[in-house]
Amino acid sequence: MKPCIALTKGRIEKQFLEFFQSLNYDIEPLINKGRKLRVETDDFQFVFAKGVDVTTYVEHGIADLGIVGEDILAEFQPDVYNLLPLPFGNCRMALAVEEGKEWPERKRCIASKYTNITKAFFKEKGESVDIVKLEGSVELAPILGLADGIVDIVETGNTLKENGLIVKESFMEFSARCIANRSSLKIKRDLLAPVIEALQKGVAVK
Ligand SMILES: Nc1ncnc2c1ncn2[C@@H]1O[C@H](COP(=O)(O)OP(=O)(O)OP(=O)(O)O)[C@@H](O)[C@H]1O
Ligand SMILES: O=P(O)(O)OC[C@H]1O[C@H](OP(=O)(O)OP(=O)(O)O)[C@H](O)[C@@H]1O
Repeated sequence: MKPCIALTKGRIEKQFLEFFQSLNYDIEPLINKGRKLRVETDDFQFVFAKGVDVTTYVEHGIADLGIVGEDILAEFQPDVYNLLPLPFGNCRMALAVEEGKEWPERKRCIASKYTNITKAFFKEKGESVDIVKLEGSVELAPILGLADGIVDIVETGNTLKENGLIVKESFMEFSARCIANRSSLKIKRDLLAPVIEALQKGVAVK
């Protein structure tokens, strides 16, 4: 039986495949997969899903391993084993506001995809805020007057800059992570050990 790896589609997928190739794994079937969501290589079964769904497949043991952003782990806190950091997907979580605009004294409204992280961040400050959940392009919310600020991922800062926003406070650092199903780690230890070791070695040389 081949180990099953759930891979976050999009940005993380691209970076993981480059990294995986650098470890001498064959990624040809994955690059040429077209619209297929399940692909077998000589050594693995891969499934492609959105980040939060990757954690669900790993939590349920459908996938033995998962490749996912740490932001997703922080937001949804799935019951998985957080095995190791990967050398890509580096970003931080930040509260951002419109440049030159005063931070209002009244109860503030914050837009985010990350409502749990936002809630915890303001709770720690002892501040009560209204939170509006958005699914993407969160930078629009202050510009259009939906919110006073946003809590979102920042990497280069270009998206904020190009939309007239600035970081008010950065508060968490993330990278992509390899996660594992807790029982797979025990039951399939021999099957998973080679790939886990290869990933660890790859991380060490980066
Ligand atoms: N600008 C960024 N820099 C570094 N890592 C990022 C950045 N944006 C997202 N990520 C990481 O990549 C993961 C997937 O993000 P991506 O934008 O590919 O998908 P998404 O946010 O689910 O959006 P979509 O709806 O387009 O799939 C995030 O969970 C995060 O860990
Ligand atoms: O600091 P930067 O390098 O500009 O990166 C930050 C942007 O990247 C992510 O968006 P993504 O591209 O995933 O699109 P989304 O807004 O639809 O999630 C994030 O939500 C920011 O918008």
